[in-house]
Amino acid sequence: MLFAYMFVDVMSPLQSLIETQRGWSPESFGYYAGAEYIFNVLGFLILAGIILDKMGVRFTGTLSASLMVGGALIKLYAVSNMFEGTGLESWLDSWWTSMPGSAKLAAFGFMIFGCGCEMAGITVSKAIAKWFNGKEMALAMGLEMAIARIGVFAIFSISPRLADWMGTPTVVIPIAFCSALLCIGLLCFIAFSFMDRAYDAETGTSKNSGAETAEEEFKVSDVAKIFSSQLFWIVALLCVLYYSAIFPFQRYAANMLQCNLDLDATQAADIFRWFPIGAAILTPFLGYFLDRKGKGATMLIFGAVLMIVCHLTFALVLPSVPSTAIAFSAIVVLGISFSLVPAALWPSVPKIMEARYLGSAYSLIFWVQNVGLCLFPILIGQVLQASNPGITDPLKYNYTVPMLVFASLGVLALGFGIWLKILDARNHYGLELPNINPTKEEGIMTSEGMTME
Ligand SMILES: C[C@H](NC(=O)[C@@H](N)CCCCN)C(=O)O
Repeated sequence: MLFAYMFVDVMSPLQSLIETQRGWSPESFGYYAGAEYIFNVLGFLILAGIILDKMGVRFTGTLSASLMVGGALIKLYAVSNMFEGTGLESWLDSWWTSMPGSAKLAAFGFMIFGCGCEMAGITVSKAIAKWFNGKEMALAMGLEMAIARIGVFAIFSISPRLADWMGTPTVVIPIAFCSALLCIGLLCFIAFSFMDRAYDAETGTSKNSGAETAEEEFKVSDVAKIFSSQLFWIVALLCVLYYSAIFPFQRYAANMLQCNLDLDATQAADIFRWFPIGAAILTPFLGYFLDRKGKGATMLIFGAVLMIVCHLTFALVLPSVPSTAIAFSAIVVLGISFSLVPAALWPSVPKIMEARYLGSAYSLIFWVQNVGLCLFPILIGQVLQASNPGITDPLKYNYTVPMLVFASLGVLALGFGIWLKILDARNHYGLELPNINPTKEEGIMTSEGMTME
């Protein structure tokens, strides 16, 4: 997941460079960024859940890592000089002419990569659930997310520097570097598969390399049941609204800082990289806190409030007071928000969804979330373009309107967080309770939705 998250954001600090070098407009960049989720939204993620339940962690993990490598190589080819002047480029340039051929092919590669990345996300969750069954699940999930966030921190630091490495700036070197890392990631997963097989032999798990039991298997009838649950929709909508104001923002953040503070790509990325590193440091501690003290619903509300404050600062304060200190503080606070919500959200799902269809519930929440992650970068690209008529210099955009859109998503997410807390107080789902029973240290609410005695 470390290398996957690095690849996701390898282009984020290079928006202005790809615009200058390959003629990608903000709108094209938005379409490219949203492409990661298109196949997932069209149903691949639901299929991925079925494959995971039927074929197990080892097969699905290897397949997902291979998809990521394949998609990365297509994207690498699309931005490389080898693609320039080919028949494929001429053909791709000949239709939907506002989107360059290189952006179309890169977006296609990113679609394939996105299938692998999200499939890997649910596979890793299931693998953690299996390996940490009856142990500190929220802490383990927090650590996994922290490692992924370190990847984002690393790539925001490395990408602009790699781009400048050869003297003439190019996006090819950072993408080639991350593609090589994904190949190493595939080898790591293959190595994990051997460990997982040995673990099964040791623990006597028979089938599909997982703790899959008949009652955990994906059933089509469960989809209807999950979709008709009010709680599912509250959690899924909170998730999609919150994450749509985080991951799509991540794509534009470096350029937003460049435009407001008159920085180069490296300086902007150097400020922004503290957002994921703050989240990486705090998330495991919050997972530990949640395991022992609870307060999950309160953490969701508090996280949404912090996000609104930060996005409003970027929208309204930074353009009139272009201060690096203000930008840096808002970035750090956003990192705190991005620890609170994921640390509380994912371990809360087992408390409100039946254990029988928990795996499907996770995959369907990811699916709803992916709709937002797919549409919002496109919408933000369009809003940025529409709110900056006649601006051709990628360092002169005014980001007020796009940042207000992100802040509004936070307000809606806050509404769902409050609603969830009210329902929890009324119906006692246990969202505010610790996962570990204080009288029995070993009694942990697992992501399989059961309390292990
Ligand atoms: C665990 C969670 N991951 C997700 O929500 C993914 N569905 C989206 C990942 C986006 C990068 N491709 C998280 O990272 O908090």
